[in-house]
Amino acid sequence: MRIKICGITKPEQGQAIAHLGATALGFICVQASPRYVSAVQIRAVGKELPPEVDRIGVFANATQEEICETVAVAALTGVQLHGIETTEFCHKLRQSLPNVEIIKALRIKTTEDLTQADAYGECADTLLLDAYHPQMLGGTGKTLDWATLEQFQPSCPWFLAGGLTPDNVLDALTQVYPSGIDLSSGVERSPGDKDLDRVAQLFEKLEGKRQ
Ligand SMILES: O=C(O)c1ccccc1N[C@@H]1O[C@H](COP(=O)(O)O)[C@@H](O)[C@H]1O
Repeated sequence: MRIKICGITKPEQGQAIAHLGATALGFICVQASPRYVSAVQIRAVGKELPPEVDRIGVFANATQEEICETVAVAALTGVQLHGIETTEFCHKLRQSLPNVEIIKALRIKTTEDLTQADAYGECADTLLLDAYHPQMLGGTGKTLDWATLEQFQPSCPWFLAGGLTPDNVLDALTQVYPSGIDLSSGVERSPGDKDLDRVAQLFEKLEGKRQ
C-alpha cells in the first residue's frame, strides 16, 4: 500500500519520514496554505530523499503554466489537483506532463460526488478522496464517512485522505480498501511541522498492512 505524508516543509523531517517508510511525500504549492513551500524549497527537500520516494506537489486551481514550471524547478514526480480542475484540464495537463503522475483529488460532500470518479478515472492516473469543508481546501482533519466507501472501486488506483491519524487508520482500513493512504494534519504538531513520534506510531500500526 502506498503511504503519502503530506504538508512537508522541513528537509530533515522529509528525510526522517521517508526513512520511516513513506512511499510518497506531499508538498503544498497553494500559497494560501500555512503549509505552503516554494518550488526551490521543495527541490532542497527532494535532494535529501531516496530516489524511490515519490514527490507530489499539491495544487488548487493553478494554471497549467504554473504547474509545469513548479514541476520542472522542484523536480516533482507527481501533481495532486485539489481544486475544481475539470476533466478537460486534466487531459491537457497530461499532454504537457506525460511522465508525471496526475492525482485528482475529489472533495466528497455527498455520496453523489463519488460518481465523478468515472470521468476523472480516465484522465488521471490516481484519484484521492478527501472530506469536503466549506471554508478550507484541504488539511482540514475532517474524516469521510468510511461506511459509504465500502463499495468504492474506481477504474484506477486511489488514495484515502481526510482526517486520518495513527489512532483511526486501522478502523478506516477495515471499512475501505484504497490503494494508498494520505495523512497530513493527523501527524503534525502544528501546520507544516510534522510530529515524528506520531509518524512512527502510524508505521507501527500499519505493520503487516503494507503490501
Ligand atoms: O494541507 C493543506 O494545507 C492543503 C491546502 C490546499 C489543498 C490541499 C491541502 N492538503 C491536503 O488535504 C488532504 C487531507 O489532509 P488532512 O489529513 O485531513 O489534514 C491531503 O491530501 C493534503 O494533500
